[in-house]
Amino acid sequence: MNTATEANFDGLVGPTHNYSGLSFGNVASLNNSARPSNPKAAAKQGLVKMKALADMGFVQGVLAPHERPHIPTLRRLGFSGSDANILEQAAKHAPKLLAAVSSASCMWTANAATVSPSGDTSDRRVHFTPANLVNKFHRSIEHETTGAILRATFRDEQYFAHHPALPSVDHFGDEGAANHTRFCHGYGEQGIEFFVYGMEAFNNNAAKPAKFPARHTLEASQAVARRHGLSANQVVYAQQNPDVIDAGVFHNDVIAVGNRNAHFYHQEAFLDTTKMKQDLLKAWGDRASQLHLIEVPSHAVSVQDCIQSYLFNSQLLSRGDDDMVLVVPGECENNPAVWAYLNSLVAGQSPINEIKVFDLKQSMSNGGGPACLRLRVALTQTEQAAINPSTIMNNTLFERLNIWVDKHYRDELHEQDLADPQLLIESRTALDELTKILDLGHVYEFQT
Ligand SMILES: NCCC[C@H](NC(=O)CCC(=O)O)C(=O)O
Repeated sequence: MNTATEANFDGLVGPTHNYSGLSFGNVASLNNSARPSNPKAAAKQGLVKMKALADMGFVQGVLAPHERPHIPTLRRLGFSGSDANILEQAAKHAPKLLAAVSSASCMWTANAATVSPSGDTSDRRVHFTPANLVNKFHRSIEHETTGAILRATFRDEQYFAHHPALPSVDHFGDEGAANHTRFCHGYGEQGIEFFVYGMEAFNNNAAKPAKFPARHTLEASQAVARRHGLSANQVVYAQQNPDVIDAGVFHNDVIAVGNRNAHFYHQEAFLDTTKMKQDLLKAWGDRASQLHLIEVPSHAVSVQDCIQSYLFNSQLLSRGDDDMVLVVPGECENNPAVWAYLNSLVAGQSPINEIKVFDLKQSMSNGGGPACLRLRVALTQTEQAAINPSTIMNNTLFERLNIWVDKHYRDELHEQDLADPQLLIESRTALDELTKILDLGHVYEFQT
């Protein structure tokens, strides 16, 4: 009997969650720039989703937010003096830089790393490569702390292998699991790792978007596959359609999602859909009829509707063989075309049998839906037993974290508040306490 399962590790929203319009190419981030945010509501919306999934019987973990504003980065960029002085100088001379080092963007843990389960890797360990997120400055400063938090969560080297991020240059632009899907029969068996990229770095003749950046390269995905010891016949690469990147699909998980034997994607998601299907079916092998390729046509749901509703930024979760539930954001219910499509989907023959809707507006307003907020880690039972148990969601942790949020978080934050030295103190106090709740040890620079 195969007892492996898929755990979801959600990013807990940090105390400095705000809207600064930092992500060129991400429509929601640009549209909501300068709006006040509500960090307390944001954290609680995320916790409600985590708790609901834990209650449904899924293994649900929590990844801690990062230290923000990130004073060490400001020091590296030439600001000096006391922390309060640095904040004041940065606010005065480089306000956008202060916003960048204050972003709570690490909440979107689909971008934290690429994870290869032990069923796929040559040394039979679970491999993690934190994403360098080099395309956006505010995200490029995440990978070191992400690595420390992943090591504090998946500690045992007998089961877990941690790599550093790829070189931080555009050629190896890596956005992690937002562009990575795994197809498999059971989670513990060898699966197919499906890497989606936006451009080729070393081939100037290849297609690429014209307006918005392709954040992720083929070369980055190939490097991750090599490091994780994946066998070539179990890896499939596909290029994103450059036109949808230009329309605002900055990660593939805005237009496709997959789980086990189901690939749910939009007709326009890929540059060459026929090849994508052929390659997946070839890698899948002799049980090809069991692979569900659920293609959503443009006449039913337009690319614009995908971007507005985040239909595909959903969590496709297995309750049993050929029985899946789709976790979508509230915006899907409010979009008539999308909602009609979803209702016909669950009524039809696909393995997707139920839709669950969550209010994640605070994160959605920065372009992050249910799928952005989670990192999937398929684990055998032995590996599951080796995770840091304090990071696993249950009634007690849910209560503790809600009390913790109430104690430390503000319910309104404007861009000018980022210069408030009190916010830095509040944030550090909160995180110091959190490392004790989650038993992480010291993972932040201010703790050393
Ligand atoms: N996977 C979802 C990621 C969303 C994230 N948004 C942001 O960073 C917006 C932050 C701001 O604009 O304040 C991004 O674009 O990488």
